[in-house]
Amino acid sequence: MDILKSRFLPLIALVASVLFLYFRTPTFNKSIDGECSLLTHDHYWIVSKRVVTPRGVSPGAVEVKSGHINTVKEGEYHKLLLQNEHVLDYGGAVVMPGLIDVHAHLDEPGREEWEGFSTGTKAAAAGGITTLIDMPLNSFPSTVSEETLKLKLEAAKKKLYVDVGFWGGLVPENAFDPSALDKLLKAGALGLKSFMCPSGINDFPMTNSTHIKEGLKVLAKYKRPLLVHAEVVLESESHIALDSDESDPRSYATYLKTRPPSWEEAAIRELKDASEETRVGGNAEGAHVHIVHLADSRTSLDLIKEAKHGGSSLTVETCPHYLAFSAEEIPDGDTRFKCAPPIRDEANRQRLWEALLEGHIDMLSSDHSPCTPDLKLFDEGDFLRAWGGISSLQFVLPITWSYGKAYGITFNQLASWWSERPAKLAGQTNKGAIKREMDADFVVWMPEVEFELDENYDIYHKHRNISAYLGQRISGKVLATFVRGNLVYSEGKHASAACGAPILAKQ
Ligand SMILES: NC(=O)N[C@H]1NC(=O)NC1=O
Ligand SMILES: [Zn+2]
Ligand SMILES: [Zn+2]
Repeated sequence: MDILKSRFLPLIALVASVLFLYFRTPTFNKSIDGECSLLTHDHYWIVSKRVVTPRGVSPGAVEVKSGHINTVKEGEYHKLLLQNEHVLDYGGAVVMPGLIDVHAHLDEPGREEWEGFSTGTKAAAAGGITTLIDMPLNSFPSTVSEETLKLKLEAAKKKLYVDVGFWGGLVPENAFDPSALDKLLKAGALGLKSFMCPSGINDFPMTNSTHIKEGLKVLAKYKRPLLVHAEVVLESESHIALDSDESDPRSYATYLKTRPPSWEEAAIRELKDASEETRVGGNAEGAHVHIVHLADSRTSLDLIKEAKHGGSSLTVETCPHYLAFSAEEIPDGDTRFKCAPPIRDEANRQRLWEALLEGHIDMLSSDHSPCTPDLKLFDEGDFLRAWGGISSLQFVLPITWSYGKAYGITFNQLASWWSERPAKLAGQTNKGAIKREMDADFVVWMPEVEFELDENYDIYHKHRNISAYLGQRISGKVLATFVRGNLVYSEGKHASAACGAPILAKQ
């Protein structure tokens, strides 16, 4: 018996290790072929003349195996490829890391008539976004506790066409309750978000500096960021604006006056101080504060530069609508353009581009914040009462490209603003670049192809007529989107099942 055992031992070990390797290999794609992916295999090569890696843009071949990037080969890829392997040859199209949108409102559960996990993530997939991080407000209830995060996860089940993470909310109710915040963060919220002015949603009340400082203490322990809507209501200034002669609510100039840049400036000053106060003990950088949708490119931006220069852990995003539009051109009564902070003048728009190119603005996000068409009050065109929020999720890549071309932007800059830095903010170390061992998340697109966002264009947002981009002629057509190796969108078609994953922060 002992002899038998020793003789067969190597064979038994071999069989055991083959079985172990087989079952250890993720079977995600294999078991659900044809549903999660428009491909039928999970080991293949993507080749193109323009592959965007951290080293630059070059012809290349990317080997995808079981949802990950296995190899990246640069150079004349046709010579590198072996015969009989699955090859997706995208010719001259650009292969870039999938976009990561750190700021989207998907509004489910509770306001699925505004948007939803299914419609929102279908639009994301069609736009080359492979991960998005959902905001804690506009859904009902807001994501402000472990329980409400669980409701989000429940509502998202089987509806995600791309990967989706969640920000939790910092509100007065939980700000002084570190154990509640602990639970929310332990349950997987990637960070917290708060408002320094009314949010437009009653169940998501604003926070003051004291709340923010309390939140930052807890977040610092987890090394996760606080995202802040940085506008503080300076009562005196809003009254001056509304009492003035120019108070036609259909005029964008009226709205602009009600939310001056000084509101952003005051908020950013408070945030700078709050983040500096957290730089104590061994925590030289302090808690991470991320300013969402910066619109003012003057004093607010100078304050941000100052804080960064002083070593604060501060990052900032702006959105395509601040880079594409200027206040002067917004037609009277066209409330599709209403957002907060408001879109400012043309000189401001140009300075935002410069700040982005110079690295003072770190990244871009959509702030896709849709509503039902009735809330846009199209009949009245009242900028003061209409819902503030721009609907843009599906278009952010072509919009950034179309308006950025004039500034000479590169594909690597796009990848850094839309993938690399957002991945870092959201703590997703396995996403954001085309590199070995990263998740196989890609967008394949043709920058040169022009198209019009007209009535024939397939828009997957829940409501098409509220988007400020309708009617624009833009360039940059998304051909295909891959999420962890699954081809989830290809030339007008989505995979038949929604196999995106919820992303929860790791402990
Ligand atoms: N509640 C909400 O989504 N508000 C957003 N809309 C917008 O334009 N800015 C915001 O913060
Ligand atoms: Zn906001
Ligand atoms: Zn928002």
